[in-house]
Amino acid sequence: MRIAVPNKGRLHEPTIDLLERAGLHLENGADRQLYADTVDPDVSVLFARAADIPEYIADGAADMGITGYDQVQEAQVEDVAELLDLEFGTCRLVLAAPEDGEIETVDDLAGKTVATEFPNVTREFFAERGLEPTVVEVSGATELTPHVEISDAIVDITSTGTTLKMNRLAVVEEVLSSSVRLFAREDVREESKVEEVRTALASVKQAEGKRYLMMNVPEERLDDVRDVIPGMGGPTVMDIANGGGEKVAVHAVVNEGDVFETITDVKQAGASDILVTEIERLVE
Ligand SMILES: Nc1ncnc2c1ncn2[C@@H]1O[C@H](COP(=O)(O)OP(=O)(O)OP(=O)(O)O)[C@@H](O)[C@H]1O
Ligand SMILES: O=P(O)(O)OC[C@H]1O[C@H](OP(=O)(O)OP(=O)(O)O)[C@H](O)[C@@H]1O
Ligand SMILES: [Mg+2]
Repeated sequence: MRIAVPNKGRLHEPTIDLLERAGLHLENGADRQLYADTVDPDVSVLFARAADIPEYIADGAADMGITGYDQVQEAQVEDVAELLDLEFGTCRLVLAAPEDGEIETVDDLAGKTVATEFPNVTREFFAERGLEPTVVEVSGATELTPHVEISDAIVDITSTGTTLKMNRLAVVEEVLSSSVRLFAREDVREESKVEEVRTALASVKQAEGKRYLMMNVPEERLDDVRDVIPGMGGPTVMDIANGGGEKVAVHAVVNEGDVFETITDVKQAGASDILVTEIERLVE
């Protein structure tokens, strides 16, 4: 089973980091190499441009891939299924035009020119409105094109909005919203290795923003402590070896944002020896 992952750019690091945290440690993958092995002999990695990954999955050069949803839409590949939203690389593809120009609505682009790195998505977007502006494909610095009379508007990625603002462009309408996701070819999506990879990545996402709390509680205060612990399916209660029977250990998974309050509450309810740890993975 081969997973295609971005070889450079903003998606590279977070993708590798996610694979590592999921337990798919990379091996023999020196910088700029095309392939890497992982600790799992049945899983290897192919490094590719984010934009090429959908095609590689469809063609069989890889079986799974991690890339932006926008890239999969643009590639117009069939038989590529989305398995999991990895929730980074979050951005929007928007139609934008000069702030003080005459383009204010989508309809204003009838008979005009739109520059973009996403010609297929752009044509589809306008076709749905019954419009067919001229679409000029560029390979970067799209935001400049309205100012050099190459285009009347652009369809481009925005996240913070800084680049649009710097180029005095305003959003006319959102075309699609994107994030990085795990994809697989339809004919392999049911395979156990694919499901294993999906589960491993999902477990990392599950653990994000969660903390593991451990504490000792006098048995007679257990109900009071239980009452103040928020979270997943209630705490786990264990006898403490040689604890004399009067204290039990309580473990619970708690949202990071609730940790501070929970510690105060469980202490008040009689808990002691409270430990807070990070969680690497959480398989539900
Ligand atoms: N500003 C951004 N904020 C969040 N996500 C982004 C942003 N720009 C791009 N992305 C996401 O990253 C994907 C890859 O972007 P792109 O192909 O531009 O690569 P890059 O990381 O910028 O590297 P390069 O352009 O040098 O190849 C996009 O398809 C999109 O899903
Ligand atoms: O809303 P913002 O936070 O300003 O982000 C938007 C910019 O980010 C991307 O460019 P990138 O930095 O990847 O440069 P590139 O054009 O070389 O790919 C995208 O093409 C926009 O230009
Ligand atoms: Mg880029």
